[in-house]
Parts: sequence; C-alpha cells; structure tokens
Amino acid sequence: MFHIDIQKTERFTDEKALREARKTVQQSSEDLDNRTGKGSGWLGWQDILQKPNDALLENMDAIGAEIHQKADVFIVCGIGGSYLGAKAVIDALKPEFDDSGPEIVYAGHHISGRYLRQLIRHLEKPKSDGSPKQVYLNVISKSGTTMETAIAFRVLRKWMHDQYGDEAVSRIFCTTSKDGGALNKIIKAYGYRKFILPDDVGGRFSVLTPVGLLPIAVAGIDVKQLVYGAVSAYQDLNKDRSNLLDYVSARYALYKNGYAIDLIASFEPALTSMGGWLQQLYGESEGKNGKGMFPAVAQYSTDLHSIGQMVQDGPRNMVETFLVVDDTGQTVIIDKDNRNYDGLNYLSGKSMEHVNEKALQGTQQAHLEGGVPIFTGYMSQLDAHSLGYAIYYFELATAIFVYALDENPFDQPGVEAYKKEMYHLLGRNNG
Ligand SMILES: O=P(O)(O)OC[C@H]1O[C@H](O)[C@H](O)[C@@H](O)[C@@H]1O
Repeated sequence: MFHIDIQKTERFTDEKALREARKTVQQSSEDLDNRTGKGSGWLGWQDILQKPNDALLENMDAIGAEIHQKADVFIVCGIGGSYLGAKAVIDALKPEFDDSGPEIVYAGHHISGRYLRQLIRHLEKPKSDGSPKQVYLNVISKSGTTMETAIAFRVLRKWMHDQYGDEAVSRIFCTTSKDGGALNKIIKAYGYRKFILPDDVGGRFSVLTPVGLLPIAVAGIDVKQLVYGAVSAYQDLNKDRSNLLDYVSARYALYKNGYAIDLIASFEPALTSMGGWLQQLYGESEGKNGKGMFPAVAQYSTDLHSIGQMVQDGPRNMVETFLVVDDTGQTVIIDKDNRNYDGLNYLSGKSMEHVNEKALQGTQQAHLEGGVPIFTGYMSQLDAHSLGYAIYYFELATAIFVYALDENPFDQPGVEAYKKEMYHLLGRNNG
C-alpha cells in the first residue's frame, strides 16, 4: 500500500531528541483523534472516508464516463487545492501521450492572458477531420471568489456561450461550497450543474471530493478505487499508526534540529505532480508564525542535472522525501548493439526500470553521505488504490505534524496578504 522508510534519517537524529519528538507527536495524534486540536471543525476529509458516499462515487463515475465519451477537451478551471489533487492523480495514472478520451487542460491557475489566449486558439482549432472540438468546462472554487479562477471562468464561460448558445449550460460544471461566493450566484442565474464541496473540507484536503473526483473520472480513472484506497488507509491507520508516527516524529526531530527544507523527489515523472499536491498540503498547513519546512519538488534524474549539486553540496539544511513505486507496470529493455559505440552494452538485456532503480539507490547513497536525511515513501503499484492510500497517509501526517508545531493545519491566513496588496493596486475598493 504505502509506508515511509525512515532508516536513512536515523544518523541525523539523536535518541533523546527522537524520544521527545515522539511524545509530542503522540499527543498530537491523540488531539486529532479526540477532535480537541486547533481547527477541529475542519476534519471532513476524515469523515468522508469513515462513511464513503457510494452514491456520489457512482454519480461521479457516470458523469465522468459521459464527458469522457463526448468531450475532445475538458478544461479544469481552478487554483491551489482546487486543481492540484486532480492533476496529481491524472498525471500519475493517465498514460503519457494517450489520445483516448478528452485532452485535459488547466486554466484559472494563474493570470497569464497569453496562456488563456493560446488556450482559446487551441479550442477553436478544428479537429483533423475538420469538425469543431467538443469542449466541456469544470470550474472549481471552494470560496467561489478566487480571482485567478474567476477571471478565467468569465472569459471561458463567454466563449462557451458564444460557441454553443444555450447548450453551453449543459457543458459547464461548477464545483463549489453549498452556499455563498460569487460562483453560487452565477450557478443560480445560469442554471449550471453544481457539485458541492463540504464546508468542513479545506481546499488542499479536497481531492477525494467532487473537486478532484470529477476531473479524475473524466480522465477515465476509477474514482471508486481511488477513494476506497484512501478508505483502506483510514482503516489501517486507525488500527496501527506506528509507521506514520515514526515518520512524523523523525521529520519533527529533524525540523527541530534546524532542517528547513523538504525536497520531495521522484524518479518516476508520473509522480512529479503528486509532489506538487504535497507541496501545497505541507506548505500551506505548516508555514505559520515562522514555523514549518519549505517544501520543494524535484523530478529525478532530470533535476540531478540542475539542482543535484545544491542537494549534494549546498547548505546542510535539507531533507529529501522520495516517492517510489515498486512496480511501474511498463518498461523498455535496452538492446545489445554490436558496435557498442556508446559503450552501453554492459546494460544490454536490462530494463530501464532496473537502471532507474540503481539511479535511485546511488542517489540516495550519495545524498546521505553528503549530509541529507532521506525519507522514502513506497507505493506498491502505480494505480488508483495505492494513490488513494498515499493521499490519506500524507493528509494524516500533515495534520499531526502541524499539531506538533502547535499550529492550525487547516487555515492559511498568510495567503491573504498578497491578495490585499494586489486588490489595492487594482483599485478594487474603488469599484
Ligand atoms: O477553491 P478556492 O476557494 O478558489 O481556493 C483556491 C486556493 O486559493 C486560496 O488562496 C488558498 O490559499 C488555497 O488554499 C486554495 O486552495
């Protein structure tokens, strides 16, 4: 399923510090379970697994399958927790260069007019047989007021209505909170189909709600497997949390010892977006009142050729968290070449997976010797069930770690600061 090996961190923590950390973390875990910690009104991400909503899953599956069949392009319009989870799962499981089902594109995740103009040009370009592309749009915003998403939605919505007339209404899907926010006003006025994100589930904990499930289902991924993977994790970790608590304790002890950066790395490019999802989960949950580790993401071996030097030899304040899949399911065998000009015949008959695994082991050994404590998260397979399992594992680890910091894992007050400055510069208060 999923577990984290902490062996390669042990030489960086002394026993006493680890014991203390474990005590704090144990208490944090109990506070979470007893619902006595900070932000305890925001534990809906656990409740949805305690009682999985099969009707919702069936519904997501059915709508997803219908759009999968009809759409050429499916636009996911959202930012932060409103798209990172879906992207993580889709990038992990949808085969590369796959042209079955719709192309999934993203919008509303920044304010680039250049990008949006080019996206619209792409939507308008007919298919190879000359017929127009069939476009469907899912806007996702918990608050319903996020500016990046709202601007893109305003533009794309108009494009959809210009293109499809009244039929646009049946091609636009909105995911938001039950009440409130500008998006709810728009839904009411235009009659778009709405999916609800429960109030007690924060954006970065929302991938297993319609926020993530609809785009994931549209991509042709089994949402039941995904959610039930997380349900298994929920049940297993209610029974035995020792691996998770060892991981959180070691990470907390390292943090206390001055380790300030957590570099999330994978040798499997399909998992890089999982790193992006985890980056928000860790970053927004931890970074409060001068506390927390800065989460960064690396794709290996690609980035060993760019930031590898820094990891090996830069300031010694970094831990690495590797996401590893035991079985990727597919590979390429390196053939023998009689001339052997490239000198690679010592690898002939070997799979690229074998080479990638040795690259992982070699990198870990080198970084360890260079002074980087290493966590390794093992996923048995690259499938929906294992991903769901890992998602809940990390959500739980986040909540417990942030309780150990004595902060609220579920708010993000600091994110408002840039918005305030931007709104001021844009003259929002002047109407
Ligand atoms: O879903 P929304 O309300 O549009 O929010 C989208 C994102 O933007 C906010 O500013 C928060 O910092 C994130 O936690 C959130 O995921």
